[in-house]
Amino acid sequence: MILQQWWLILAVECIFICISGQSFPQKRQCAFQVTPQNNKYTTAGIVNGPVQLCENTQCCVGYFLIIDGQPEVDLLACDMAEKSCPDATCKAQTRYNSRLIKCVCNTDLCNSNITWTPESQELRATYSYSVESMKAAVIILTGTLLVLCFLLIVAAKWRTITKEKKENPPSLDDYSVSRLCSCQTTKTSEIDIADIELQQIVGLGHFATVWQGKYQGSMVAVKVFPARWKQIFTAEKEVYELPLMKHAGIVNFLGSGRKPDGDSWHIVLQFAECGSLHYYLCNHTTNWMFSLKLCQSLSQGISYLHSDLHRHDVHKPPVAHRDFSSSNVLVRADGTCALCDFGCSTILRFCSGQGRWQSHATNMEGHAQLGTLRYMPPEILEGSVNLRNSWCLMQGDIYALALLLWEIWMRCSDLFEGDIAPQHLLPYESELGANVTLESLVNYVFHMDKRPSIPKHWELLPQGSVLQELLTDCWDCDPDARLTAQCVVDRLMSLQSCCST
Ligand SMILES: Nc1ncnc2c1ncn2[C@@H]1O[C@H](COP(=O)(O)OP(=O)(O)OP(=O)(O)O)[C@@H](O)[C@H]1O
Repeated sequence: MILQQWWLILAVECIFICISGQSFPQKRQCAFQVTPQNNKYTTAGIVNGPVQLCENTQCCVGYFLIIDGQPEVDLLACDMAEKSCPDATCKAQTRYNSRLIKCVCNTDLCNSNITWTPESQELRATYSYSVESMKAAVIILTGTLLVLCFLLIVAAKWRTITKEKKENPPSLDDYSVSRLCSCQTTKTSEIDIADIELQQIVGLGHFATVWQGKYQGSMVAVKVFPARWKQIFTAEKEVYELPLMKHAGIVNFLGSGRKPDGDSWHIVLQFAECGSLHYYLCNHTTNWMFSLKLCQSLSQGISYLHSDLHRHDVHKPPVAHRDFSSSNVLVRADGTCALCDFGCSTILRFCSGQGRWQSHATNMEGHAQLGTLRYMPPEILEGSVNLRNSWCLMQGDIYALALLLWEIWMRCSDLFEGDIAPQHLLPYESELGANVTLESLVNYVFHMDKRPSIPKHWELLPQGSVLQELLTDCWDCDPDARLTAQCVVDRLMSLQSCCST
C-alpha cells in the first residue's frame, strides 16, 4: 500500500516536472552585485553568492561607472521586470551622463562583462533604446510575446480601472512621433511687437527672458526667445494656439510676434502678479484652504491640458506638459495657479484617416531628455521608457504633479504643529542637496524607490491619510498605477468637503 502511494507521488512529480519543463523556459542566471543603496534588485530573483536566478525576466542588467576611463561595476543583477533585451552580450546602450552607463542582455551571466570603448561615450544621450535595439526588440516581441503583451495590457488596464479612474482617458498606446497629421488646425495670433512696452525683467529661463510689459493698456508678460531658440518658441506657440486652450488653469495667451530685425521671437501672456509657484512658496506660507485652492487649480489645469475635447466642430487634442515644475506654474493675485512654459510639450493628435493617435513634438528629436531633472519620473530617469509612447508622457506629468502637491502642502501652516511650516524645499533637496545629479536621482528615486518624506504627524490630522494616499498614488513607481489628473481633481474636491477647517 505504502509502495503504491510512493509510486503515485513519484508519477505525479514526474508529470509536473515534464509539464513545467515544457511550459517554462529555463530561468535566466545573471551576475549579481549590489550596494546597500541599490539593493532593490535583490528582489528580482534568488541570490546565490555572485549569481542571481531571475524570477520574472530573461534579461540581465549591468550599471557601470566610468572611473579613470574604465568601466567599474556599480550594479549587476536580473532586471526588475521583463523588458526588451535583444543583445546576447552586455553592450553599453545608454549613457546617462559622462560617468554612468548601462547594458541589458539575454544570456546567462552576460552582464558580468560590458563591451565599452571610449568612443561609445559619443553615444547620443537618450532615454530610449537605439533604433537597432528597438527594431530587434519589436521583431522578437511581435513573434514570441504577443500573447504576453496582450495579457499585460489587460492586467495594466484592470489595475488602472481599480484605481477609481473616473475619467475615461483616451487609449494612448505606443505610437511613434510623426509629422503633424493633416487634421491639424491652428490659428495664428500675430502681434505687432512695436505696440509692446517692455518694463522690467521678471524671469530668466533656460531659453527665454520674461519681461513685465504693457500692451494695449494692460499689464502683460512677454517671453523673449533669442533667434537660436526659435524651435522652442515655435513649439510653445503651437500649444498656446491650439483650439480651446483658454482655461483658468492655463496662463492666458494673448499673441506672438517677431522683432523686425528677426533676432528675437516674442510670446505675450497674461501677467501673473505673484510670479512662479516656486517663488511664491519660497516667500509665503499658506493656510489649509489656500493651499487647497492652489492644489485644485493646479490639478484642474493639468487635467484640462491632458483632456481630449470636442466642442461643436472644434477639437482640442491632449497635450503632455513634460516639464512640469514649480517654476513652470504661475500664481495669480487671486491665489489660483496657471500652467505655463510649453516649450517641451507634446501634442497628441487623432487622425481619422489613420485611425490612431499620433504624438507631435516639434522639438522632440533634438531634446529627448528635456525637462527638469528633479521632477523626472523614475521610468524616465532610468531610461526604461519609450519616450514616443504618448501615454507614459502624461503619466510622467502626474508624477511631477505629486511633487508639486507635496511642495505646496509642506508650506501649509495648518499641517504643522504650532502653525510653523518649514522653509520651502524643492523635492529631494533635503535628501540629495540643492544641485541634484542624474546619478544620485537614478539611485534614490529608481533603485531605492524613495520619495520626498511625508511628515509622520500627518497621520494624526483629519486630512492626513487622504493627502498621503493621494501623493503615493500619484508618484507610484509603476506609471500605469498612477491616477489620472481628473481623478486627482476629484479627490481634492472630496478633501474640500470633508476637511474644511
Ligand atoms: N505670465 C507670467 N507672469 C509672470 N511671470 C512670468 C510669466 N511667465 C513667466 N514668468 C516668470 O518667468 C520665469 C521663466 O518663465 P518660463 O518658464 O516660461 O521660461 P523658460 O525659459 O521656458 O524657462 P525654463 O528654464 O523653465 O525652460 C517663470 O518661472 C516666472 O518666474
